[in-house]
Amino acid sequence: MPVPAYSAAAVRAAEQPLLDAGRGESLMRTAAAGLATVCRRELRSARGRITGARIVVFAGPGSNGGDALLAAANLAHRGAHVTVSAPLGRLHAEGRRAARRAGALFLDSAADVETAAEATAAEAAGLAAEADLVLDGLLGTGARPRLDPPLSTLIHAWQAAARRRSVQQANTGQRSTSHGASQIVVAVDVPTGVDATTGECGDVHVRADVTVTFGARKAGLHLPGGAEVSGRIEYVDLGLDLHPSEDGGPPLDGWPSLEGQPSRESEAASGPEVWVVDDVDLRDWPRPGPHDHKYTRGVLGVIAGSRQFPGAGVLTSLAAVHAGVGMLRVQGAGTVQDAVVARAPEVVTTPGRVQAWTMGSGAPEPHDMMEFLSEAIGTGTPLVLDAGALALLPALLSVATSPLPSCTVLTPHAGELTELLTRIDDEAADLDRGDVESDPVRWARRAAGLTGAVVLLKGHRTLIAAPDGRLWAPTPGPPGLATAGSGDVLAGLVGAALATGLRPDPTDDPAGSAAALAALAVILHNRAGRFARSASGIVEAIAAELAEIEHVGPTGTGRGDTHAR
Ligand SMILES: NC(=O)C1=CN([C@@H]2O[C@H](COP(=O)(O)OP(=O)(O)OC[C@H]3O[C@@H](n4cnc5c(N)ncnc54)[C@H](O)[C@@H]3O)[C@@H](O)[C@H]2O)[C@@H](O)CC1
Ligand SMILES: [K+]
Repeated sequence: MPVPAYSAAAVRAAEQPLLDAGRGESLMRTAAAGLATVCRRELRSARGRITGARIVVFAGPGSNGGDALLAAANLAHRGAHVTVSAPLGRLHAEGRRAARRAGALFLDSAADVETAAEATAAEAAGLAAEADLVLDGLLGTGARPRLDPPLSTLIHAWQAAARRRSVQQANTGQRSTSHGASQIVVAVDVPTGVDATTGECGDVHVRADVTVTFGARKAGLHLPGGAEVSGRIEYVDLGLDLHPSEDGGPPLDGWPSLEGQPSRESEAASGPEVWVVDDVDLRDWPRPGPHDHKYTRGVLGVIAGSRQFPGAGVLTSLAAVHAGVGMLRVQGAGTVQDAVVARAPEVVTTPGRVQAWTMGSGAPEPHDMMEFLSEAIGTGTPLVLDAGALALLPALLSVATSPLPSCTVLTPHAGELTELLTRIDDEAADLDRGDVESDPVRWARRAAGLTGAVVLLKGHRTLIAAPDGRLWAPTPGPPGLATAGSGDVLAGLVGAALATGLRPDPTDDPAGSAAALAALAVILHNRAGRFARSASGIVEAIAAELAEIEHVGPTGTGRGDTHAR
């Protein structure tokens, strides 16, 4: 089952009762012990042992610094050489004591003269560039958005020194770390400079190899921006009471109503929360039960491809067949129907009932889609609208008497989403593709709010937004997916997932169910694309991936929880 990731505000609210009960210190000890476990594991795998490892700790004034210092004390007790840099001077008292007792060295951080502070930053940066492991405990969930000097200066100087080091190493073949490999950067809870809720990265921010996050996964670590700089996520459970709803959707309490754009204030209060969907979740891919027959298993209708370009229709259709629909009906151009039936004789071309439609991939003629589209909207049949069908959407929305079925999934890439928004959103008349690419969460949520459909925004890190603002973040796929026809395959998979996976009775949360199924389709697409060199290759790999996934266990999923020892 997908795992929930929360806003910083939600995590703080869940921590509060425990802090009020005087359990703050024990929470921090558990967090720090988990952090130390991860650091030891990293050091052992890089250099075989902890003794003699050079560790630089960047410690901020709050509990994030406290976690880092307690973990550093643990490492120092095991023979690591720990140096602490505290650019803001103030430090968590217990953390400082523990690190001192364990023999950590503290750089002079109380300098109140600007030049002295700069000299300290330069010294810390130089040491950090040569350390085996750097612990970023500057700021965590208590961070204000912008980094100013001395934090920005320090991070900037360290990263510049580390870059110089690696150029030097490339030229001389000499390694500066004691183990000869590159240094390991471990972020405490969240990389400093990354917004724990939205994933937004400031101009200066830490780039981690591993982020050890406590109590709850932070949404920003899984969203575009933060996800790119957090490295591997390790999770340390603190027993916080956060309640995702029973049916697999994140909690809706306090979520902004997304009639159009959420206000910045309400977004800040609740923040986007995310369901993280991983390879292991493919075990939830809909499969037939013992009493299913072809109609109850799920019939998908496809209108894709055109007389000039039948290939897209073939890819969309075959993807659905390989993903295991009860039956596939292909409508639209006869050329496409013939081409599909030639490859998959089980496909039917007669009109009839379907449980879901996929339309629009490969630019089918609008008139081939229009009639079925209007009928589906009238009957509330789940829809997957891709490429050519997205282009019809503004006209359709302006004349439709019923809203889009709540299980509708739109599958635009950034360009198509821009085009759609400029046509349906008065405030987005000047939107360009770059705007969407730089803030995909905002614009995917905006389009979902305006259309009432789930929006699956395709990209390196595909993102899914429900009309109420909830997000699903499937782990990203291989770069090889960027190939002609790959989107046609995905549209077929999303359609197959809706046709076979949506319960026929109305659920409490149809959009959430559709979004979760769409996320599984993204994961299946990613996995099938691992070794494929073309869209046809992706299609061919689908059935084998589904067969293999039954054997995928919880290991290797990136979800292993770290237990404090
Ligand atoms: N609260 C809890 O129950 C637990 C919290 N834990 C840790 O505590 C962290 C949160 O601790 P805090 O609330 O103390 O917050 P932080 O440690 O994130 O930082 C707060 C401090 O940094 C300063 N600050 C914030 N933004 C700044 C900026 N942009 N520039 C300069 N200074 C800035 C603030 O004035 C404040 O002094 C979590 O990220 C996690 O690491 C863990 O110890 C586990 C338990
Ligand atoms: K941090």
